[in-house]
Formats: sequence, C-alpha cells, structure tokens
Amino acid sequence: MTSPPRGRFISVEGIDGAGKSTHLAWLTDYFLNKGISLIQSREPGGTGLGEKLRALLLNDAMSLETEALLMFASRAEHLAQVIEPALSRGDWVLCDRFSDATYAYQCGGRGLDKTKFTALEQWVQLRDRGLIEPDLTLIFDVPLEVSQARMATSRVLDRFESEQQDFHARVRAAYLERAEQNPQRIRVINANRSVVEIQSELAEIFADYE
Ligand SMILES: Nc1ncnc2c1ncn2[C@@H]1O[C@H](COP(=O)(O)OP(=O)(O)O)[C@@H](O)[C@H]1O
Ligand SMILES: Cc1cn([C@H]2C[C@H](O)[C@@H](COP(=O)(O)OP(=O)(O)O)O2)c(=O)[nH]c1=O
Repeated sequence: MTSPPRGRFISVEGIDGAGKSTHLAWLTDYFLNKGISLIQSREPGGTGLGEKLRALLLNDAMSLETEALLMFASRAEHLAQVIEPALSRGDWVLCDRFSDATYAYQCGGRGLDKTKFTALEQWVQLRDRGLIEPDLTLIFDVPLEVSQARMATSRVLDRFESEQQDFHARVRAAYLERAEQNPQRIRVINANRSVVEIQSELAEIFADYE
C-alpha cells in the first residue's frame, strides 16, 4: 500500500499582541472550509506533557538555559506525539509558534547563545532527510507601540508579555533577522492594517494550496 502524501506544516509567529491568535482562528476556518484535514496546535504545549511545561514556562521564574531546554523538550514531545504522525497521515499541521519563537525570544529577547539554539534544533529536529521545519512560516509584524496597545486592552499578561519594551524590540528584530535568513520559508505579513486587509492577503497566499 502506498502512503498518503505528506501533509503541510505551517507555523504562525509574531511578537505578543501582533494579532497571531486572531489570524490563526481565521486560517483554521479557511482551511477547514477548503476541506483540508487539519490539526491546529501550539508551542509550548500541544501534548499533555507539553501543556504542563507551558504552564511552568509562562508562569515560573527560571534560568535562561532551563527556559530554552524546556521549550525544546515540549517541542520534542510535540513532534513525536502530534506533528510527525499527523504529517505522515497526510494531515496538515497549523502550529501557533515553533522554533523561530525560540530564536526570537530566547536568543533575541534574552541573549541565548545562537550556537546553543542550533545545537538544540539539530538534536530535536534533525532526521535522516534533514531538519523538520515548517514548510511555510508566517510572521505577523507590527511596530511595538501597536502590539503594546493591543495587549493592554485584551488580557492579563504572562511572564513573556510582561517583559519590558526593549525585550519585545529585540524579539521583533530577531524575527525579522530570521525571516531574512530564510526567505524561501518565512513570509513577513504587515499586521499593522485592518483585520480584513490582512485576511485578504492570507487568502491570496493560500489560494493555490489544496
Ligand atoms: N489588525 C488588527 N487591527 C486591530 N486590532 C487587532 C488586529 N489584530 C488583532 N487585533 C486585536 O488586538 C488584540 C490582540 O490580538 P491577538 O490576536 O490576541 O494577538 P496575539 O495572539 O498576537 O497576541 C485583540 O483584542 C484583537 O482583537
Ligand atoms: C514556542 C515559544 C514560545 N515562547 C513564548 C512566546 C509567548 O510569549 C509565549 C506563548 O504565548 P503565545 O503563543 O503568545 O500564547 P497566547 O496567545 O495564549 O498568549 O511563549 C518562547 O519564548 N519561546 C518559544 O520557543
């Protein structure tokens, strides 16, 4: 019996308050309406163990090394239990953050040595055919003052969201740097527009996907 074609792996990123959750909900409906068999998941999290790690990561103080290791521990479990089985079945995976977030937050925001990031990425994501990475990553990008204003009206802030402005500025810069380094995989979406305008760009990007 031949195996089904591998599903597509799409991740969604951005600084806190950029509008990622808003667009994820819309994208999920959009793909399901196209008849695509899709799972939506998130990092840190996405498995029973990963969600426990998420609660620790978002609430408990810890060293930077521990934070990076737990992000990748959650990712290892997520890949093994959810992402790789789904893609092998031919399902698509729409993931709320993946390794680009570790690059942006832990390397960019907190100053984790990039060689340590690369070592963890290789350890957790390397397979016979190369690194498991999203086929496409969307980074929703907004100026800091916009994300801060959106966050102020929408939630109680977690350990990352309550960081200082300069932390978020470094996270944003690291996301943009990562996009420049990976132009074939990462698309930066100007999220400083109306939701409707952004949705119409998303519909254009995914018009040919089936
Ligand atoms: N393009 C936009 N224009 C105006 N408000 C927006 C836009 N995108 C999102 N918002 C609002 O900003 C707030 C934060 O959005 P959210 O999707 O939760 O961001 P994130 O998941 O990136 O932190 C919410 O109140 C949401 O309705
Ligand atoms: C996946 C990942 C997330 N994070 C952070 C970014 C976010 O602030 C937080 C996860 O929250 P987020 O995805 O923004 O969820 P919500 O929309 O519910 O607030 O974890 C990292 O620092 N490194 C990582 O590798």
